[in-house]
Amino acid sequence: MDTKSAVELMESSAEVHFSGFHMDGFEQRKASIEQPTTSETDMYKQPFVIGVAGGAASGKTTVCDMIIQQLHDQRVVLVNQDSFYNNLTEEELTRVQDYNFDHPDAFDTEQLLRVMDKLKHGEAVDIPKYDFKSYKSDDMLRRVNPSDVIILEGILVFHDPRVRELMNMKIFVDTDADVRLARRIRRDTTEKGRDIGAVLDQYSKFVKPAFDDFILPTKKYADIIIPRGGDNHVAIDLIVQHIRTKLGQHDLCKIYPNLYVIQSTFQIRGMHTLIRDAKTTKHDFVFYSDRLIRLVVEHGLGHLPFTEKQVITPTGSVYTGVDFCKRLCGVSVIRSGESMENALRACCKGIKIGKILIHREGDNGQQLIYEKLPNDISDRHVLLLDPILGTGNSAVQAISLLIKKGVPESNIIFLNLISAPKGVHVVCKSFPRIKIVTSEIEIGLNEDFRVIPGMGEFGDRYFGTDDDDEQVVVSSQ
Ligand SMILES: Nc1ncnc2c1ncn2[C@@H]1O[C@H](COP(=O)(O)OP(=O)(O)O)[C@@H](O)[C@H]1O
Ligand SMILES: Nc1ccn([C@@H]2O[C@H](COP(=O)(O)O)[C@@H](O)[C@H]2O)c(=O)n1
Ligand SMILES: [Mg+2]
Repeated sequence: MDTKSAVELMESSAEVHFSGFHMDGFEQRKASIEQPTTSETDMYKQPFVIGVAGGAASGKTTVCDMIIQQLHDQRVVLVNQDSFYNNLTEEELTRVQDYNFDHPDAFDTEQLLRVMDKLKHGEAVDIPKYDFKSYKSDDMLRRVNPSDVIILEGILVFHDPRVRELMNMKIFVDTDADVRLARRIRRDTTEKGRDIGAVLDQYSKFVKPAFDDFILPTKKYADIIIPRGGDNHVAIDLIVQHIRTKLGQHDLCKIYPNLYVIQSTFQIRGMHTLIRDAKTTKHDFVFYSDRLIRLVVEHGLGHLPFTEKQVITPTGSVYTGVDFCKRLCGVSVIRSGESMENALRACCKGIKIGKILIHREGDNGQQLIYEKLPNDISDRHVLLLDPILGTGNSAVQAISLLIKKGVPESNIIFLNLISAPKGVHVVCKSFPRIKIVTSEIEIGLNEDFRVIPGMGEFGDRYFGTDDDDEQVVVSSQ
């Protein structure tokens, strides 16, 4: 009988086969290039652009004002599509009741694009002020400074694909037609000094048909649809929370181009909400942690180098693709890092996974007490697994060991679920060439050096060692 030990068996698998592949890495890296490209680093310098569309008087401006109010500590600017209404000619002015202000052609979209392009590239712009009474831009211009968040609001901001392309988040304010009409009548008669008959004529002749033909069809582009506009405080709170997360990420990613935060979606936020909830059962905690870990692992694999590979398809055609990096291994930081091993194994068939145990003595002094790593680890790219990056002390200890074993710094990808800014600073400053892939950046650490908001002791929650109630029943035949 073969007398190979478990460790030898672990070592014996020579090659790694992937069952998953992340396109981000493919798009960003055309070859085995280790340094970030300019476009990657530039990406994080761009402001976060939010588009807010919806019918006239649906509550767009109200929603924007509420978002801006809640983000009072951030640099946010509002750009109104109204500012880009074309001025009316003398002839059009004489028959203003026949002019369609709700048609896409009523706006100077080219100018809007020029303005947005400048703002996105950090330049201040002067925006015309539109006067609804005179139907003209007045001579006063509004200076808009470059900011971290730009909100672009208007009935037709989702109509032109080039304008949509600029947006990182699209919100559609969905309010019933009768409510919109009632508000419009009140607004146009009191604020614009218009006659109620003229308001109703304009509504039936232009506003309603344009809503059906041009505005409503753009609802499908929205990432978020807000029913009841400004009355929907829950939706606005969620949006603000999402923007804050993005801004936190932006800042750290600007400083450290090797920090990759996977793109936040409401699915990802939903999973985070569940695993952070202290009331979540162990079963659900494991289920949603596993889903998130899988995403982080897939994203991490996208940062490995690859080579071009051509294959012949069953139709006899040539498909030019890529070949996976084969010199690869995982290293989990015991105990919570072990929760990430299954996801790595599911993506990379037969991958070798080493282990490091770092004993925590107090919160500052870290002591390494066990390691078992592949013998040829210095020739491999290493995926270091630990779900939480807190103070950075354990991570520094683990990375230092890998480097001592001969692993080049740039061959290490540290995968975790959540990262505290302190840990990111410590790791990225100590090892500027390693990559960190995470799913969310935390607010910080509390006085006990625990990550907040965090999710508690990950290992205890994942492996059920904090669960006093559970009884294991061993049945006898
Ligand atoms: N939730 C609300 N309840 C009552 N009135 C509202 C509400 N939201 C907006 N309004 C009023 O309706 C009018 C249109 O709202 P506004 O936010 O300017 O819409 P939009 O920018 O979509 O045209 C304004 O006079 C505003 O004060
Ligand atoms: N001179 C103008 C220009 C536009 N309108 C109407 O304004 C509506 C868009 O503004 P919101 O704040 O409601 O988005 C649109 O329905 C136009 O009909 C106008 O009446 N007069
Ligand atoms: Mg408005």
